[in-house]
Amino acid sequence: MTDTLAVVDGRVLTPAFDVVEADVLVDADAGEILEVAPDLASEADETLDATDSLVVPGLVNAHCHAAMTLLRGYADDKQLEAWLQEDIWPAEAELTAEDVAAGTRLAAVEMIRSGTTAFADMYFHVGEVVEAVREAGLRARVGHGVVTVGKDDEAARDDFAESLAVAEEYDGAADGRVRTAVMPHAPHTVGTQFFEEFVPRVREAGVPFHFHLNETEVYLDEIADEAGVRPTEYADDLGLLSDTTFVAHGVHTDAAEMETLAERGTAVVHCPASNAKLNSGMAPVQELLDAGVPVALGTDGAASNNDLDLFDELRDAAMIGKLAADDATAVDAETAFGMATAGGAAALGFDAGRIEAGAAADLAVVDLDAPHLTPEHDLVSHLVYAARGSDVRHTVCDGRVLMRDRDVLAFDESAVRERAQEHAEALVARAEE
Ligand SMILES: N[C@@H](CCSC[C@H]1O[C@@H](n2cnc3c(=O)[nH]cnc32)[C@H](O)[C@@H]1O)C(=O)O
Ligand SMILES: [Zn+2]
Repeated sequence: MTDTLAVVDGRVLTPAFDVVEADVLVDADAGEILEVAPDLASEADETLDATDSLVVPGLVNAHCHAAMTLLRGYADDKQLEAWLQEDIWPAEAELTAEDVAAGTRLAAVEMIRSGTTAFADMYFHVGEVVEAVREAGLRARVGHGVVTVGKDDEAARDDFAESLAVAEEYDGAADGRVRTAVMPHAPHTVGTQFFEEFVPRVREAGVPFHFHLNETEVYLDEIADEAGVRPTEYADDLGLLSDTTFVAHGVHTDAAEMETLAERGTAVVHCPASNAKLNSGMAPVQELLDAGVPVALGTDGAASNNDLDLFDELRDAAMIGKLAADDATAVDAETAFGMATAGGAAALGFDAGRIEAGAAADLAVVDLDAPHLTPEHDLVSHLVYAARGSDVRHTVCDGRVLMRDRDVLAFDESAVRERAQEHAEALVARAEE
């Protein structure tokens, strides 16, 4: 007999954004939704109560550096280039595998608490990231970030080679919940010769790419000066763009670049809080969508956000989307919520982000019994404009309950926080020596 779970007595958000009274029956072994219909409790081995709650697809954080939770609040109120060069990269130079293990676990707890079930991670010590994802029960597309600027040729080559080796080693780990990508940091932080050498090898291996694109204007100028073209064209010429590629930011993207991204099917992961905090700019999200570019949502690392709560990001995306378009009808609530669910799942290549039979059983159950969610005119509006991550009461990923009544099951939460605090203090002390 298969092991089944039913989320019962609540309401369910359908892929068409209707809210229906139904239970969700899940095959916990296959990690798949079996049925969405009333009165399924009697068919399940285990139930999860969703009274006064809305069952939604688990949110997808499509761009993150999870272990950067250790650097949350370490360096704020600076422009990206100075922030990276003066604060973040010196601290990361001291980062150990144990630090990444501690920081990623803290990120996992934070994501589970706020209803995120899948994320993309670009960082170091990927083996530790994979182990944390496995233990947490989350789903992730992970990779080793490549930077070649400031390195000699051999070190640069080693970094790119490591990204490919890591992607091949860990793909399919954690019962298939872990997938991988090769993650060059950005077009201007990796030398052209290394792209030319490695892109064909990565394509040959069938591994996706993920990188930062058009985050700030300084980045654009560096590529324009060297290559004489816009970064999207430069990336396309190198063979980096395809429908398995997803890029972060896309803040400074012009109409021709949008056309290229749409043609290639490359998804842009919008990170509105990070873009605002680092004063990178406002991504033209509605224009990207209108041009046919797939758009997902991400937090970026906790050092530029400073939390991993995608409910914050939903609201920021809807609001900044209106300011960027100078149009209050731009990036409406359904559009924003779609980016954080189906959009994110598509960008990461997961068959998730929607509640329907056959889809991955990745769910968040939002407690509606709260003053800031009263009255009920439109629950999608509430999800985007009024709800917070702390309104999530249960989180389910791959058919397994990761949080039940706000209790994270995989980890001893206070131990995770204590360990993160210790590692963060020691890391910063080493960096400032
Ligand atoms: N192997 C590389 C590591 C790159 S990991 C990915 C990098 O992205 C950095 N990062 C975090 N947030 C942002 C952002 O908003 N824009 C650009 N880079 C970021 C992060 O600090 C990390 O150094 C090396 O040797 O440096
Ligand atoms: Zn980033």
